[in-house]
Amino acid sequence: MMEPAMPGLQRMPLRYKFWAVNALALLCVLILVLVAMTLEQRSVNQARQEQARDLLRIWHGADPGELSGPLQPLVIEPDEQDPQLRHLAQSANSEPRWVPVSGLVLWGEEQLIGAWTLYQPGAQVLAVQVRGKSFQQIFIQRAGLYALAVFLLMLAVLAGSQLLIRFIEGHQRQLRRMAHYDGLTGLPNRVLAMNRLQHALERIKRRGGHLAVVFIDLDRFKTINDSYGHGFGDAVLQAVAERLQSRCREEDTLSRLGGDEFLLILESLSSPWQASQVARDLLSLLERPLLLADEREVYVSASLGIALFPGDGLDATELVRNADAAMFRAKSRGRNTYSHYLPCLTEQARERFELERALRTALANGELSLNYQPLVSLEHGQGLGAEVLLSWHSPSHGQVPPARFIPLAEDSGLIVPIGSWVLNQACQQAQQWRSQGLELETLAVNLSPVQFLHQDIVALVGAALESSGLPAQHLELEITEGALMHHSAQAEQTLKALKALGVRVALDDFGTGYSSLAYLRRFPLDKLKIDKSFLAEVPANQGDCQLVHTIIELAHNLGLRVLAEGIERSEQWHWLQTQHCELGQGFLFARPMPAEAFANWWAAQPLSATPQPVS
Ligand SMILES: Nc1nc2c(ncn2[C@@H]2O[C@@H]3COP(=O)(O)O[C@H]4[C@@H](O)[C@H](n5cnc6c(=O)[nH]c(N)nc65)O[C@@H]4COP(=O)(O)O[C@H]3[C@H]2O)c(=O)[nH]1
Repeated sequence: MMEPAMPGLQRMPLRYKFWAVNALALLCVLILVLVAMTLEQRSVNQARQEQARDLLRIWHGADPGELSGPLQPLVIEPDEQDPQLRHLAQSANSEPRWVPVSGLVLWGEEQLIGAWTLYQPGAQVLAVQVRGKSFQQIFIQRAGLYALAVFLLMLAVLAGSQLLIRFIEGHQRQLRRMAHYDGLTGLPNRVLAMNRLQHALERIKRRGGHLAVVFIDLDRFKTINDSYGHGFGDAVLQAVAERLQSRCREEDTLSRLGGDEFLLILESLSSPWQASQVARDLLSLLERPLLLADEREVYVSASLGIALFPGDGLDATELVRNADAAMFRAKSRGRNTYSHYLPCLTEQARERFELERALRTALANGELSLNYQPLVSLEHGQGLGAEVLLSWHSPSHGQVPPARFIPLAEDSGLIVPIGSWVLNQACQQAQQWRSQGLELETLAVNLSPVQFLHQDIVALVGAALESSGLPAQHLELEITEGALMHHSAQAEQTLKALKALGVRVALDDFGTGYSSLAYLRRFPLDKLKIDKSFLAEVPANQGDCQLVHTIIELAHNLGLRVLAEGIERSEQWHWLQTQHCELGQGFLFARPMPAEAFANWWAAQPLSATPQPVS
């Protein structure tokens, strides 16, 4: 970094700088006046000398030749013999002054500048005295003008320095603001928030009471940013800040820590449970759509983490860190909820951070691969297609299950590039198999709600089909209820556009979410996948049997095909056959496997199979 040129000057308070600048300006003005006076004095004196020479030239009728340099007076003694000279001398008295000679009188501006003459036979003027103007004379003559000039110059300097000071002070205020407030939302930034939290903690330590730190993180915000651009993301953040602020009391501090992270400091809580109430209020505030300046409506949700004082941390840094860990717990519990800090979360937060860091480079490092799990006809156990399942083998974390890394990828926005890669890779693979005679009826690819809602999924699917050459009717997209839940109108449009491409759509994990019948009726779906948790105790558990039976019947009534997930035992398969469930998937038939193994499995399957459990 460059050293400041004059560190002493930079540290000087502004008012001293002001006086220093003005004193310097005054000095400059004085020097300017002095220089002007000297120059004027010189030029006036020079003009006098010139006049005198001209005079001599006239009197002599010729060039006075030898007269060079400043002209000197010739002193006439009072006892001069010549009557005229004596008269001149007498007129002058003892005081030397200008005396007119033969009617020749020279006048300066206000003062007589005539000549001493030496009257000699022939009455010739021999010498002329030309006195220069003194400094004082010049000053007296021009005092008014100089005073006006000094006044005007000083006025200009004063006005200038005032303007400069205002500009600098404005700049300093802006810098102070920038150092403490977030430019986008106008909320206090991390520095000011930490500062206020420290002071609040000191107050609480002195007076007692409770304080809560609420860490707020928008769900899947990065995807909004990546999909719609940063301008849109900024507008969403501003609208969120405004919405959250509307719930805050004067003594609370809502701040933006950066990105999509906000921190709310709740002081003077009557009880620690009040923080949970505030968290619930904030979540319900965000349920209503945000109206952006351009009239667009956006839906967002947030995950909130709460850390309390006393109890969850000793100082500001620890409290914020623990509230952050609690927020991640809320995320892992399905987002759009809040969670309190638990001591075990600190370690989990560290692990999650490490995992996310590793995931960032996983795609580029070739650590991701695809497995294919057969989808079979339950009528005779014949393979009809495959579900594509992502697999991550990390050098540092080993085999990481999708249930662990997919939510991380969704939160960090990494699901967008990863999901695109999966789709393209899977379509290429399916088309390659088709060209080798391995004709899958269905290739099912999972779509994250993040991709479904925020990425231009229609264009992505279209491009993947086109570049691979896979006929659209062989591609099935698996979406979960979560994708349809919040933004139904948008989801309906996307689904219709996908269907127009010719692909099929399956509703995954049915029964684990809202299981809304309205979705089944409203959206153009082709298939329903019953979650494996419902099959686990079938056929032993009557209640589960009843439930699965109802789902199958309902789906059939709505014209949907049904696939049962997680079939591990023959009795499950046989029971499902009695229910006329046409499709299945599970370890009983085959586990997910790499492409090559899948091709072998497909080639080896008998035309009609009675499956054996696989190891
Ligand atoms: N216990 C048991 N499990 C069985 C059986 N048969 C299949 N499974 C497992 O059930 C999951 C089926 O996938 P899913 O419900 O779509 O659930 C998937 C899906 O939601 C998600 N996922 C996997 N790959 C992708 C992907 O490429 N994109 C997205 N967005 N999500 C993916 O991760 C979830 C878990 O994937 P996996 O761990 O591979 O787990 C797979 C599969 O290995 C069985 O008989 N018994």
